[in-house]
Amino acid sequence: MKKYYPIKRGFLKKTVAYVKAVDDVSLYVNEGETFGLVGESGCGKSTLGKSLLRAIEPSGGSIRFRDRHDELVDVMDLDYKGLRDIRRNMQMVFQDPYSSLNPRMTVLNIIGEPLICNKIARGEELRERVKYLMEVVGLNSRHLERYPHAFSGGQRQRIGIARALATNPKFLVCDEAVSALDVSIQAQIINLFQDLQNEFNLSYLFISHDLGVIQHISDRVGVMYVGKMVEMASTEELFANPKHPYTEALLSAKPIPNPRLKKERIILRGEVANPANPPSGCYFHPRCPYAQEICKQQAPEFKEISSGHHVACHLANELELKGAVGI
Ligand SMILES: Nc1ncnc2c1ncn2[C@@H]1O[C@H](COP(=O)(O)OP(=O)(O)OP(=O)(O)O)[C@@H](O)[C@H]1O
Repeated sequence: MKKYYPIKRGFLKKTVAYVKAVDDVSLYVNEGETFGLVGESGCGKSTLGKSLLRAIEPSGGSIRFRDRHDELVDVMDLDYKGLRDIRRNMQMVFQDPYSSLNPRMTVLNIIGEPLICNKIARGEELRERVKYLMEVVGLNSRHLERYPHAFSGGQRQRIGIARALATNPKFLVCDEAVSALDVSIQAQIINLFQDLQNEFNLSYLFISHDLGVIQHISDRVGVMYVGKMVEMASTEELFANPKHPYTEALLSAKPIPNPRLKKERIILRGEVANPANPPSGCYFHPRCPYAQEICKQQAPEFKEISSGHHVACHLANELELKGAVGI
């Protein structure tokens, strides 16, 4: 997958450069699995999530999706109608439960909208389906004529989840879906995601900058840096045995529940690289505490170093990195 945003300048809006927001990233999500995508702000997580659903048009790559008839669909090949059909299978849950719900629509219309648009239900059938969805996500179905402002942040996120579930999808992209919520509410919504996954055999691409959330919910994790995937492994392996210095630095910044366990935080030098003008070689080298000459000159390959564990670092086999403390 690639997504390059053009940078346009001048009166004629000429393209002068590209922001390589997602640059040659590959991943798969198994049925019933949660793939956690983590990385600092601006590294391309949202762009990747939206590109997978073709909510924004990728610049290149391929997307293969096994639909409910067990057929492998090439999503990049679909026309407008094909895309509308496949979107019933693939939905998105957004970050902000305040701005993503139309304040002038009732819950019935918000949750029912995908059913109306896809001509799946209307009238009494629609009402019944919305009531069912409200109960599935833990809302009182008698409140279906209420407006979003009558609900708390956590309840609004439940409305957003019910809307995403309306067309009975197989795959959800959850983009910072719990980040705007208080910690206690976050835990409830994460539990809801897990219950729904078990009940409906859902697959998630779960995007978050919060490693605690990612560790809790994911089966496998991908770490992105400046539009590239730099490490990918099972959750257990990634947290216990990171192989990329960037992952190590992220893990060192993760709060630990036990205050008696001491840990050293790795403070990275400088800022995240600019994806419109990235450094030479490994994009992480100007901030990497272990960087060598080769890192400045050559981009590392994204290689499998043990079963299911991929990393893009020249020094992956040499460094003894620290995993998360207290896991
Ligand atoms: N529409 C756009 N036009 C130009 N550049 C964009 C556009 N959307 C995003 N970008 C740039 O693409 C890069 C990746 O952004 P993206 O939002 O995907 O990152 P992210 O990891 O999801 O960050 P965040 O968590 O802050 O949303 C950033 O440098 C961003 O400025």
